[in-house]
Amino acid sequence: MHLRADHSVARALTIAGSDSGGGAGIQADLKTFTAFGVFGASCVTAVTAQNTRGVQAIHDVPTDVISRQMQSVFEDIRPHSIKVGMLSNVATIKTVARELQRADLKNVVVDPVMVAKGGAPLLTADSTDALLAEILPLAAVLTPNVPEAEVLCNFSIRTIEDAKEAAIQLKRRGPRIVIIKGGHAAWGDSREDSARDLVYDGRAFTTFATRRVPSTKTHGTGCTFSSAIAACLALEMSELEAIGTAKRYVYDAIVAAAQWDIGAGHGPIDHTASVEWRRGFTAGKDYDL
Ligand SMILES: Nc1ncnc2c1ncn2[C@@H]1O[C@H](COP(=O)(O)OP(=O)(O)OP(=O)(O)O)[C@@H](O)[C@H]1O
Ligand SMILES: Cc1ncc(CO)c(N)n1
Repeated sequence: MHLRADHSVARALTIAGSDSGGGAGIQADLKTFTAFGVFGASCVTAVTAQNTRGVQAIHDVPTDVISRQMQSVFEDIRPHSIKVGMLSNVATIKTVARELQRADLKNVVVDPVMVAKGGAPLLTADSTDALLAEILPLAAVLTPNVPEAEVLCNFSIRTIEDAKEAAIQLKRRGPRIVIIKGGHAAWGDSREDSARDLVYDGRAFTTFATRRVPSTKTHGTGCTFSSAIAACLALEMSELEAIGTAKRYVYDAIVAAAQWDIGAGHGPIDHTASVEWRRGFTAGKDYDL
């Protein structure tokens, strides 16, 4: 366990869907919190029957049960940071937004989850406006991948300039920091074999970049990245330090997963892997480890 400056135990909450396969969603988030020595609490928004091959079923948790989970955690555990993942539909978005507003927490990391790696939808198509209006204003850090940023901004992103424009538009919706993740994209003006994330804080752009690991074992990278940022915020890191540390943790977990074989499809990353996460990546440098 890791302590904060006031000697309290760092505590984080994940509000997300359950992945029965264990690689993404709530399961990835709690494993990540534990890897950082942060105590993890959870609010399950949906139960998915899922494995490395795809999503076989989804059951949305009733909104009154979502509210109650959040209230129970806020009343007693009092998290220092929150990660928000799969929100399923408009009713869930409104419920989570209402409870977040009441809790009034500063360190909310929002991963606007829309589609699983195999292509299964995890959010209804009519939810975009509710996400923009109700959730983005509450975010400290927003972490869309390129396809998610395209849906939120309603234009296509092909170059780093497009991504900058998307970040500017999303920043106007309220988050303190917007990260457009490059896991899916080969930015027009950068190396095709890099995984380059664009970060915008309203004043300047920077990037965090590593080599792109040639691996199919990347199920849960997005969930892990956002929950690692939340863990680092609970540990009182600055936002940029938290992002660089999370990037390093995900990178190490992807590399380590080459050693194992779990499932026949997009395998999970290895959450136990990183020994170096306390020395995070620095903005503006390219890492080729
Ligand atoms: N093959 C890879 N090699 C190195 N880094 C990667 C790779 N794939 C993704 N990343 C990094 O992992 C982090 C998560 O990004 P990614 O784009 O995979 O999220 P995502 O698409 O939301 O994931 P998910 O499909 O799990 O929802 C980012 O920092 C990204 O750059
Ligand atoms: C429950 C859940 N949340 C998020 C993702 C995105 O990877 C997933 N596959 N499953």
